[in-house]
Formats: sequence, structure tokens, C-alpha cells
Amino acid sequence: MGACASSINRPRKYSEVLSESEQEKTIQAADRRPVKILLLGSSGSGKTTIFKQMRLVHYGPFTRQETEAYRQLIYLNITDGLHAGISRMNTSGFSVTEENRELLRTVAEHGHDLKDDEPFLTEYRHPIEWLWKDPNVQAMYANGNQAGLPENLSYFCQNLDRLFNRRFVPSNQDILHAHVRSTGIAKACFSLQPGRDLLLVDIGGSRSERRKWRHCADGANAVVFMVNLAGYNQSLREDEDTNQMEDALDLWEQTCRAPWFKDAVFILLLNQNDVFEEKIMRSNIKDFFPDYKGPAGNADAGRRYFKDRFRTIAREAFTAQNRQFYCHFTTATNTMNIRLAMAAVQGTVLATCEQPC
Ligand SMILES: Nc1nc2c(ncn2[C@@H]2O[C@H](COP(=O)(O)OP(=O)(O)OP(=O)(O)O)[C@@H](O)[C@H]2O)c(=O)[nH]1
Ligand SMILES: [Mg+2]
Repeated sequence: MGACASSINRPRKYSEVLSESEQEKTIQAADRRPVKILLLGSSGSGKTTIFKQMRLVHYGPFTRQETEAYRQLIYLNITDGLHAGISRMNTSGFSVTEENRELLRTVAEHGHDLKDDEPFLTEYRHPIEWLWKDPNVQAMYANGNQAGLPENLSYFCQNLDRLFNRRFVPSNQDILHAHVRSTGIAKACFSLQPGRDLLLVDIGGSRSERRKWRHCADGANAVVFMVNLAGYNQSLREDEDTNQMEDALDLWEQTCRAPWFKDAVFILLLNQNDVFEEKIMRSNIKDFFPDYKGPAGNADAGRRYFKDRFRTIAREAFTAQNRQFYCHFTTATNTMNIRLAMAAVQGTVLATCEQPC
């Protein structure tokens, strides 16, 4: 177990991160300088999901208090997610059927934070299900979810019986699907192998959070840059006029060129591959990226296209330096997939890390 086990085992609310002084204590607790990896990328790309996976792999199950905090978050993800998502649908020209509009108001007006051990409110069980099954909502999903309803709604709404059971305790999969937009900087230390610790830093990716990135750059050995591959047909939550993939390409370019990251290895994770594979069957990349020449509905061609776009940017940014481009396709909610991907990431970083850690 890593030198910093105490920090990660301490139960915390999902919305909390360690205070600066606690983080420093945690880092100083390691008796040698760890390999430092920053998780960067747009909001919703999957950074915190990877952070949770690493925590699970290295420290085992979530504590009772952590699980309880996630249970409450899942409730909010469903009620707020459904309401906010459907409201966004309206601005994209979609809406729920007339007979379900009243239900939407009910879910919006009566939703509230659960107290500790308070079960999910059963009076919402059926309104949520009816809203989810609304033909217009389902049609919008079936056409590639262009309005951008949170992807985790699809997972949670398929499990409503289990979630609304009074004795519901979230599984690891439930916790991996929960989402809260990170504000602040979360750090955790893991033991890679004897004599090698890894300090993983998870930073929020929404626009207002990105200015914090450079303040974490000091001593970073690697940047793991995450992209939501399935975001090619959606706009940003914080800016309806900007396509998520265009934003990720811009952000990648800025990050590759940032002088404060010039000594770091860059590894790109094109994530949400599971969602991408489903979506590509219904939503043609060419409709959003007119220079895409591959066939519609072909996931391999789509992956190649986006990988090439990111590689071209990296090559141009790295011309003057001897830096490589590394890329993996991932599904952050799949523990086995992330074990393998993170093992590859760690191998790359350790192989290129010049300083003794
Ligand atoms: N199906 C699926 N869902 C994913 C995947 N990666 C992340 N998610 C979900 O996407 C949502 C956002 O993931 P997070 O890891 O919280 O995103 P983030 O990059 O930390 O976002 P910010 O903290 O806002 O910057 C969560 O509901 C995750 O469960 C994936 O590969 N597949
Ligand atoms: Mg996050």
C-alpha cells in the first residue's frame, strides 16, 4: 500500500478535496519524490473516473461514508440531471411530450439534497421513469443524444428499481457513474512498485477551473490529457455555441504549447469509447466535422480520424523538441480497461522519467 494511504482512506464528502495544507502533509509523507501525473482535459472527459478507478485498484472498496456520500450524489444526478438535461433539450429544439411537462416541474420543484441514510423519495420513482421513457427523450437519445443529456442518466434510469429500494447501497459501478463537476485540486499517492510512488493530480476541466492547471505544473512528469470521444456531436455545457470536440482540440493545442508543461510526457486518452461506439451508429461525424472522409457508422474510421487530428496538433507543437505522441482509447468506467491503460501510462512515464523518483 502507498505511503499516503491515510489521506485516501479518510471518508470525505464527494464534493470535498484535501485542503492545501493537508495535501502538502500527504505529499511529504512519501519518503521519496513521487512520479507526478496530472489528469487534464475538458469537463466530463473522465478525469475523476480514472482517479476513482486508481483509488479502487490501490486501496480497495470505498468506505461506508464515501459510499453514503455517493448515494446522495446519485440521487441528485438523477433528479437534477433529468431536469437540467431536459431543459437543455428545449434550447436545442427538442422537448418532452405535452403530457409529461407537468412531471418535469414536479421533479424540479421538489428535488432536494438527501440527508444521511434517507432513502430515495419513492414519489419520484414513477415520474422519473415516465420522463426517461418519454418518446421524445428516447428519440433524442436514439439519434445520438445531440442535446447532451448526461450519459449517466441512461445507466441510472435502467436501474431505478434497485436505486429506489430502501436498502440501496451503491456498487462500485454506480459510484464510477456518479458525476460532480470538480472544483479544486484532488491529489492521491499510490505505490507503483518498491521505490516508486505515483502522485496523481485530478483538476477540474470546466473553463473556470482551467486557470488552475499551470499552478500544478511544477515538477509534473506527465500530462494525461483526457477527451470525451463521444462529444463530437455535442456542445459544451458552459457554452452552447462551442462543440465539445472542437474545444478539446483547442485545449490540447494550448496545453501542448504551454511552456510550463514543456518537460512533461504527454499521453492522450480518447475516452468514452463505449458511448462513442454506440453513438457513431446514429450520428455521422461528417455532419459536425465536414472534412471527415471515412464511412458513416464506422467506429474504427472515426477513432483514426480523431487520433490523427490530435496527433497533427501535437507534432506541430512538439517540432522543436524530441517529444513523442502517445494515445490510448479508453472506457473509464471499465475497471479492467483502465487497469491496462494506466499500466501502459505508468510504463511510458517511468521509461521516460529522467529523474530518480
Ligand atoms: N459510459 C461512460 N461514462 C463515462 C466514461 N468516462 C466518464 N464517464 C462518465 O462521465 C461523467 C463525467 O466523468 P468525470 O470523470 O466526473 O469527468 P471529469 O473529467 O472529472 O469532469 P470535471 O470534474 O467536470 O472536469 C461521469 O458520470 C462518468 O461516469 C466512459 O468511458 N464511459
Ligand atoms: Mg472531475
